[in-house]
Amino acid sequence: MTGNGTKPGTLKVLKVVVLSLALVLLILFLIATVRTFTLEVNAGLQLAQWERTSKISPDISQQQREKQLANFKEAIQIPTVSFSETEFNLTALHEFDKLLRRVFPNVFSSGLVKHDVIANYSHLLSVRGTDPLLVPYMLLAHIDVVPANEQDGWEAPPFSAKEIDGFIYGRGTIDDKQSVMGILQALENLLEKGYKPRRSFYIGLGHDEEVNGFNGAVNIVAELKRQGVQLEFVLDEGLAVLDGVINGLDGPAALIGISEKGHATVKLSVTTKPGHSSMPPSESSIGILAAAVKRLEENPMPRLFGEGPERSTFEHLAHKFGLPLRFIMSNMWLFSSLMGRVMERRPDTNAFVRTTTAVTMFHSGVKINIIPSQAEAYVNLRIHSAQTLQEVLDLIHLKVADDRVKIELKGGFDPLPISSYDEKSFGFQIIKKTVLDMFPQVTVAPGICIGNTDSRHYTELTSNIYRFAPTWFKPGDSQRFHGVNERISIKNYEEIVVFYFQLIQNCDIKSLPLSHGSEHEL
Ligand SMILES: CC/C=C\C/C=C\C/C=C\C/C=C\C/C=C\C/C=C\CCC(=O)O
Ligand SMILES: N[C@@H](Cc1ccccc1)C(=O)O
Ligand SMILES: [Zn+2]
Ligand SMILES: [Zn+2]
Repeated sequence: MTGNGTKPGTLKVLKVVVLSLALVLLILFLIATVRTFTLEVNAGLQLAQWERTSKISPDISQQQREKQLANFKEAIQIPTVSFSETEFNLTALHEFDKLLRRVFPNVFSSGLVKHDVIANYSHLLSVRGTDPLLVPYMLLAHIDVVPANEQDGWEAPPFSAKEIDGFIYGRGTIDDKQSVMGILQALENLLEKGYKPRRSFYIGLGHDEEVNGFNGAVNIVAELKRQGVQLEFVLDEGLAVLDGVINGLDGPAALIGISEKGHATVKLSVTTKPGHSSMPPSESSIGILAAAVKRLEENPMPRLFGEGPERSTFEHLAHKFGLPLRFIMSNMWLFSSLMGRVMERRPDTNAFVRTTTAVTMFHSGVKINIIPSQAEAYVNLRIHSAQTLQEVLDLIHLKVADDRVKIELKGGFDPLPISSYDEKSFGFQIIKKTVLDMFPQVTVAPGICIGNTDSRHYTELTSNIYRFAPTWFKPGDSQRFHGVNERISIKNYEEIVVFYFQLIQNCDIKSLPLSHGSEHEL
């Protein structure tokens, strides 16, 4: 056969291949289009069918509003910093305890509320309902905050709670004192108005969440287990109302965390012989370790977008996008890998695409003329729902691929189980209803929490763990988390109090509306 021209037979085959390819594409396109316009994933419960248990109005006087804000500011001004698993600001934690008792007198004196101090600085409140047959629920928040340094560029000192343009600035304003104070203020206001819950509930306030919760949350759970408590659901911090944060989405989205990423902290170290820097070996411990770290950064963990609950997020939000995005998001089966490629370009959206790899500490060297014998680095990974801790460790070994680099797992856990979010899911639907009653313009969807929370210690008490507070996030706000200029608007803080106030009352329904097939009393 000569090279000049294709044989007629080959041409025929080629034509058939091209034609059938086009046909397959057309069919795929048609299926995708039909799916786009038939998919009704966001159908919610009809709000009108709910038993109305929120009888007490959340309205308060101007004077009470001022008192409420003053309480919140005081909470921000106490630097309850967790520095490490062994280093806390104990003076501040003690102050905080005194603040709570002083500003929430009804909570701490009510005959309906039992108060236990756990591990010296954490709190467990048990609120007794009138109907012992209803399974109790639990609200969580944490008292501690991460350190903050004014020199990093804060517009107001991080523990000042200074008010600028309607915002309160300070460490803890969105992580997580808005919920600590919001929950207790809501209960305080309810008790003041004579509220008696039908369904019992618990409030758990940990003091060491930012350093794992091994003292607070772990011991609160141990105490509840000792009492034989099982919970209908748990609501902790995590996701938020995203407003203008998701590109192309029409209107704000309230993402309720139904799971959270797993975690691994890995120590890499290299040991070589020390010696005089005038006779260096060709590779130093620093060089070997730096190369290993670079290999980890250059070879990110696999793209898994669409293989975890983030898929549901977009399927729930799809109808709120314009075309062509609506088409793409309704057809994740076809487009998830394309979406993963787009989302991985920004750090905040990349977090939803894969297990992330962050090199957070690197230490080596003691003197300019000594060959360093030791180099060590810490890598902090957040594990995508479709992967396990073990799989991630295996991949780290493959990527480092150097026996001279010692790899040690310092701590970690698998991604958390996925909580239910269907129409029969009591906790999810209560949270959703409470959000929609307050913010009808919001679309509610399940989401994945990319940080870790105290709620992960609660898996033996319930399989329904949700991570959400109605904190409003606008573009750029995600950098305020553990960053500079953490802040919340005064209006938003007031909304958070109302959210818990209404949520507590909404939980008093015996069961979800019957038309949705949930006949059982929960
Ligand atoms: C699927 C959504 C697509 C795009 C979203 C883009 C950006 C997300 C922005 C904000 C996410 C919300 C919260 C901040 C992240 C982590 C906080 C979670 C737990 C906190 C635990 C802690 O440190 O105490
Ligand atoms: N909640 C913090 C601290 C933490 C890290 C890892 C595990 C547990 C807690 C975070 O997600 O960053
Ligand atoms: Zn937090
Ligand atoms: Zn935090």
